Amino acid sequence: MGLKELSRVSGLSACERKSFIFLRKELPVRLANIMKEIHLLPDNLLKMPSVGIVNNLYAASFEDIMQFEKVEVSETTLDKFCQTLVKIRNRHKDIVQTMAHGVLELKECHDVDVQTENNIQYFLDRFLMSRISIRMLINQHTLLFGSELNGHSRHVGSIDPSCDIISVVKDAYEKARLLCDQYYLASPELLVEQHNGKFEKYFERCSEIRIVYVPSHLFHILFELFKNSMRAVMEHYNNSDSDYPSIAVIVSRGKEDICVKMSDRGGGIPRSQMDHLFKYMYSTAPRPTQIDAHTVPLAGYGYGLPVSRLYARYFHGDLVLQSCDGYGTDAIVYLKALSNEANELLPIFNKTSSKFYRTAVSNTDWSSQCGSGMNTRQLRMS
Ligand SMILES: O=S(=O)(c1ccc(O)cc1O)N1Cc2ccccc2C1
Repeated sequence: MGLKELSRVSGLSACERKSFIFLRKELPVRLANIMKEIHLLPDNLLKMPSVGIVNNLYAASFEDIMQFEKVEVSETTLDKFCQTLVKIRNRHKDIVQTMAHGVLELKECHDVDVQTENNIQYFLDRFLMSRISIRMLINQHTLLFGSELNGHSRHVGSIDPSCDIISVVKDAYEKARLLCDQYYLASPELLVEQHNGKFEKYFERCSEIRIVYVPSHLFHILFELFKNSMRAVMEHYNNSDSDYPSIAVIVSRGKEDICVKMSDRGGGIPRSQMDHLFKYMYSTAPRPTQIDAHTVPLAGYGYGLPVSRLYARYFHGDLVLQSCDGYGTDAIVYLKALSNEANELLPIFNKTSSKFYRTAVSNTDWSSQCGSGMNTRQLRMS
């Protein structure tokens, strides 16, 4: 599906029956695809208790939906279907933490080789993207036809047909600033600019940049980025009396892309560390046993950046980080400017994906950084 179809009032969103017919087939397909992929995981991970729990949750949800496979469509069926979707959504609400716990269990009882780490990275990107897509379809149906309200009359389910990017930027900033003020007793200011591309000269006052998008997805991404930037700035300028450099956000619209660039002067990180920021294995640090006054509120399980990138990629956008070590970091969120290009990006379970789990990594044919002995860099050979 794409944002254009999902947000069109005349499409699926206008007819509960059509949506039911589509979902009772599509949801089992998406659940089954990822269950097949779970069974391709390295045995060490597959045997972890938490991974077993996740697998059973998916199997239960698959069974729940399959009960509607051949039933006649009636008011009662449609009501029961909505209730089942809500039950499934609640059943899966802690799946990310459960999977992260499975990775932790693996790290605690096995050495993890490069191939296993690559397989986990590949799997979690696909597993979590699949989960985003399933929750999107469930939310659309329950918001449009269930007893839930989305609180915004002109929204189509979770989609805002005219999402004002800058208002989401300001909302995410204020929420992150609250956490920052609580912990650091201060926070960086926000500078926001917008550039409407060639349209600028046609409008006296630069009109807001608006797109068809899911505000909660954009909020999730920007909230994560603001937390990172605020933590970086406050820790880089940790002497309490200095005024902190503002976080600058530029929103621009081009022919194809809407860009939201967030720039901080938090000291940045070395290029060698940059890749780790999106790695699930690297970010799975034991969660503090208890959240207390000394727990940094801006740090989570560490899946914040990889999951935010999945949200950006879900409708064919992206999230890219560029850091200048010693100075600061730019985070750029790319969104599709045209809703007919904002189609779901979904993992496909096929020979290619199965082969990925079986293909051994091989030595690279480039010199390594240390410049001697066995090359430490590994590339996956087809
Ligand atoms: O790696 S970063 O450059 C960085 C990463 C992502 C981002 O969105 C913003 C950032 O600024 N940065 C995160 C962080 C946290 C504590 C102390 C120092 C730093 C430096």
